[in-house]
Amino acid sequence: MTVQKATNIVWHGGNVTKNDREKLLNQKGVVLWFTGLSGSGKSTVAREVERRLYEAGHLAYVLDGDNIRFGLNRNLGFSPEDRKENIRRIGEVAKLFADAGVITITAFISPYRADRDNARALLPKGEFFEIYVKCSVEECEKRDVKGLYKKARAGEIQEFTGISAPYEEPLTPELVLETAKETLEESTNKVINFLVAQGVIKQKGDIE
Ligand SMILES: Nc1ncnc2c1ncn2[C@@H]1O[C@H](COP(=O)(O)OS(=O)(=O)O)[C@@H](OP(=O)(O)O)[C@H]1O
Ligand SMILES: Nc1ncnc2c1ncn2[C@@H]1O[C@H](COP(=O)(O)OP(=O)(O)O)[C@@H](O)[C@H]1O
Repeated sequence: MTVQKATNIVWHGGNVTKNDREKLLNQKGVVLWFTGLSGSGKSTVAREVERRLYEAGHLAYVLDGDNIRFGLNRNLGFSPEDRKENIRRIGEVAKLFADAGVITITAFISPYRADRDNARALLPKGEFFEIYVKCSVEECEKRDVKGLYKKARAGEIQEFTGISAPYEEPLTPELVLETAKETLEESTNKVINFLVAQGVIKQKGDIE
């Protein structure tokens, strides 16, 4: 892929600041970067966190394969280069959503540490939180939500994460969800409590 550098382009800030939008929404615009194997529970927990926040009057939005790999990134596959570009674009989109004041939840395998670190580097400290959705390959394969592990074992899918492609575990994630040990409710509560502790949202009592 040829990468063209932007020249003679000037970044425009608006008249309304991120801080203004955050006041309007009564929350901080941040990125919750979920990472984990296929079937680990990224989408399930992300959707539940989004729902719980919505019920409490907060604006959250989940970025995942449904709205990214079918649209913006429809030209990308699963080679290391394509995954890198996938994550790079998602990092940039997430940054814009956070700037809009939204609690932005990304739910992608994002198997490479360097790619996740690059996404983190796009945001100021305290606005990007890596959440490791931890679940063994064995358990994910047992769940086999989409039947992809079976296909990967049969050699029908190449470069499948955890089977024939690497997954680099986060070294210092802000939060770890152990979805084989916790219920969905427990994992969701951990995220909500974390958001309160970080000052992203205010009262825990609002989020039951
Ligand atoms: N080769 C291979 N490896 C891993 N996953 C595969 C592959 N081919 C298709 N799929 C399906 O694509 C989903 C992963 O897409 P991501 O964009 O999250 O992947 S990545 O972050 O770029 O690695 C993943 O969805 P999730 O199960 O939601 O994680 C799979 O359903
Ligand atoms: N504690 C848990 N948290 C999230 N998902 C869980 C949990 N326990 C079991 N599951 C199940 O695991 C599967 C996870 O699938 P999914 O959310 O699509 O994973 P991913 O988005 O990481 O590919 C779902 O079928 C979900 O019901």
